[in-house]
Amino acid sequence: MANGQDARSAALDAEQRVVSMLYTRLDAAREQARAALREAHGRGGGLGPGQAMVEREVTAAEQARRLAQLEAVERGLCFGRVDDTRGGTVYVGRIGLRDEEHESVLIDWRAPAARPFYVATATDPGGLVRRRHLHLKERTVAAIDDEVFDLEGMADGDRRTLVGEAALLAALRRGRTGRMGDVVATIQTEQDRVIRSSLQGALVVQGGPGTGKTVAALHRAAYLLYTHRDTLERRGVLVVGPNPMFLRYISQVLPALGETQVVMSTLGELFPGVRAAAADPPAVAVVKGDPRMADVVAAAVAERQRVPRGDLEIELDGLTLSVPRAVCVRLRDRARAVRLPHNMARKLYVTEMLKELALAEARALERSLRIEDLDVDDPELTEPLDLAGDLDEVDVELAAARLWGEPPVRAALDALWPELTPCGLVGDLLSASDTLWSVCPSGLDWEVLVRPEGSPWTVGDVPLLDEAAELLGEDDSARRVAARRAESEWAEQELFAREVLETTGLLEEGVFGRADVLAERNAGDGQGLTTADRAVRDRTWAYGHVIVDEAQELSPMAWRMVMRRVPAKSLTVVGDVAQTGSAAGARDWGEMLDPYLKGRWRVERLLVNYRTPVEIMRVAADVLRSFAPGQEPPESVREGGTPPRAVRVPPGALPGALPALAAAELAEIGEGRVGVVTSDRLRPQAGRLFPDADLDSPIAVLDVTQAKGLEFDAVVVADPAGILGQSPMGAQDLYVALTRATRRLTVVHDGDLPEVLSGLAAGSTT
Ligand SMILES: Nc1ncnc2c1ncn2[C@@H]1O[C@H](COP(=O)(O)OP(=O)(O)OP(=O)(O)O)[C@@H](O)[C@H]1O
Repeated sequence: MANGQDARSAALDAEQRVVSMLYTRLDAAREQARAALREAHGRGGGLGPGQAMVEREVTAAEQARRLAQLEAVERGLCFGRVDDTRGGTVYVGRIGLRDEEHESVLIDWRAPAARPFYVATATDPGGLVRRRHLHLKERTVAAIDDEVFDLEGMADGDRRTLVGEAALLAALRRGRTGRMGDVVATIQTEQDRVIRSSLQGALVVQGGPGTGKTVAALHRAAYLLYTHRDTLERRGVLVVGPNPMFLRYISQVLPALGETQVVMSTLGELFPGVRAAAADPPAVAVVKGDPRMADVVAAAVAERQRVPRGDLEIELDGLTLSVPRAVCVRLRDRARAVRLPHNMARKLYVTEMLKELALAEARALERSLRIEDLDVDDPELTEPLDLAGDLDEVDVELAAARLWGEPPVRAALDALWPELTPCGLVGDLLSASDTLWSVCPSGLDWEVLVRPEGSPWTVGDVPLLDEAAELLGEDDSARRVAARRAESEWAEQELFAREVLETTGLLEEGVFGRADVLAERNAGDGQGLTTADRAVRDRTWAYGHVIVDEAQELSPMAWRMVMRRVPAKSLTVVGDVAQTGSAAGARDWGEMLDPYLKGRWRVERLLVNYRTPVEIMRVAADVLRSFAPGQEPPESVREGGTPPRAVRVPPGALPGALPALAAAELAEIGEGRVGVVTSDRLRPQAGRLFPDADLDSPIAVLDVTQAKGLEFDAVVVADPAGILGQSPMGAQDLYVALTRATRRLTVVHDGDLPEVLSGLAAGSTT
């Protein structure tokens, strides 16, 4: 016994020496970055003033980023060690570090050399003899946890793919903080497959609640940025989440992994300039999300390319300029036939129409100058006038330009082919029942769409705006001129950035990718914007990779919008079709993805639930089977010990009973968070009872949509009957609500408990 303890403390001491050395290296690297930053800021002339500034900015930006990365990895710098059969030892950590001799002393968790740490299993140790987890408290090694890959000695349990089970369970038992944390130290083999899957093509990560889909997807973002920094720094990575609360919940994971340049957005914010948060009622969401809405928006655009009922007649300075209707039809059809976006085709249409009007003006003038009215003797002048025929090309152009300045002409052409904005077009369409009626195909329930003019944007409107923007186009000629100018400065910038990288040694270290990336970041659009900054502002930005979380909620129209953001179709689609809450969302991945990917997507399934204990999952499983018979929930990795319970309150006593129930739960869990998840109808009243409830407060109050993807130590589900009845996807909503708990679940109801929850421990009443 004493020997065992001695050996253990000797091992702890030995690891402490290594860890202390690693922190010394980290401090040295930070100091180096700080010195380089100071130097970059202080660097002056020598080169031309412009060049000096570029050099300073490139170096300063890189060093600032390097420093931020080094600061972010303080907690748990090193968390693992592997020993292989050939006597080699590797330490795995949040970042790679080298000693003074430039020898690697810590391997970045994303590097190929770190992979055995995550994938070795008892049945397939991959050349390892041991994996060790190091638990640090600040800079001190508090504990170590070993797995020896000795086939004879290891139990051949059911979950043989789980690695570092003791370390994992310790991580899972920790109280929740209201924010998701990183799990680099305990990534599981099945998650590792997701994280390191190829950048190319589309990967669907399907898994039940709590299987680590979100956390794996975020680590994948960090891994892809590390492995393909060249491509992805330049094009950017976009993470799409279901709502702002969810984005806040996950906001700390990537910075903790040293990545701050990923763009995070909800669907409602994907269209620059619009921040939609409200959801449509289910019936409206279904119609807005229907793929036929793309044709509806196209028809609404076409409907604005009009021809007059008869000939076009414009009164100008006492003359009537007349263009035959047939000519108007021909010009409209010609402008349509070029297949340019509406606002660009308008230029062509207006130019052609102005020429017709110039001729019409000449004809009108001709008619007004009848020869017999003129008092002339010259026989030549008795020839019939042909003013229109006499105009040459230049005359016509000059006349056209003059006419464009005439308000009646402009008004007439604006009425026939107006310049349109996406917001104008969609806003008008949804408030005009006659237009909707005329542009919607039969079978699409257009009547539910009609709403008062000026209504606020909903999340379901955003894909329609994006569709409209695509069809309308914008006049980007000024931008193109600027781009050409920037291009000529580009080569110079890149060459210079390369020189800077070489002299600072950053290129050799391979930490910061290519010089062209730096040059681009430095050049930006003259405002020093990063890739992420520019991507957010530009609707047409083509990202290098897009991760969609809670992807089951996206409608077909939302997928059209997302797919436009990633022309290379390099995607990670994360979700669970059993948790779909939106009536317009996915029942099946193929149905949503095949229109774009034509079956070319791969699936990884996550089957182990790291969040919800067995006892709670048993109750949730009954709900799952009620809407998806035959489907089994993921297997819970641990038992919670506290049976979930139902609490019945007298009719009308909800939500008044919630504060006391939530407070009692908070007292039970000690450190951690309580989530009160209510039906939609109860949410406003419940919100008033907990005025300061937020993600960061001990008790948060949410409806099911807001709770999606989140988790709490204890969850109080209020009004299960209301949740079941609130939408056609009510059962899915209840399943989501029940699976938010990591330790304790209370369901509070004021009528009969829904049949589907009969597995709950017969609860107390209050
Ligand atoms: N390998 C791991 N090590 C430690 N904790 C983990 C691991 N994998 C998952 N977890 C934890 O399990 C919980 C659930 O993970 P996550 O939210 O990613 O699941 P999910 O599949 O996205 O769930 P949902 O479908 O309900 O949104 C989180 O607290 C996460 O940190």
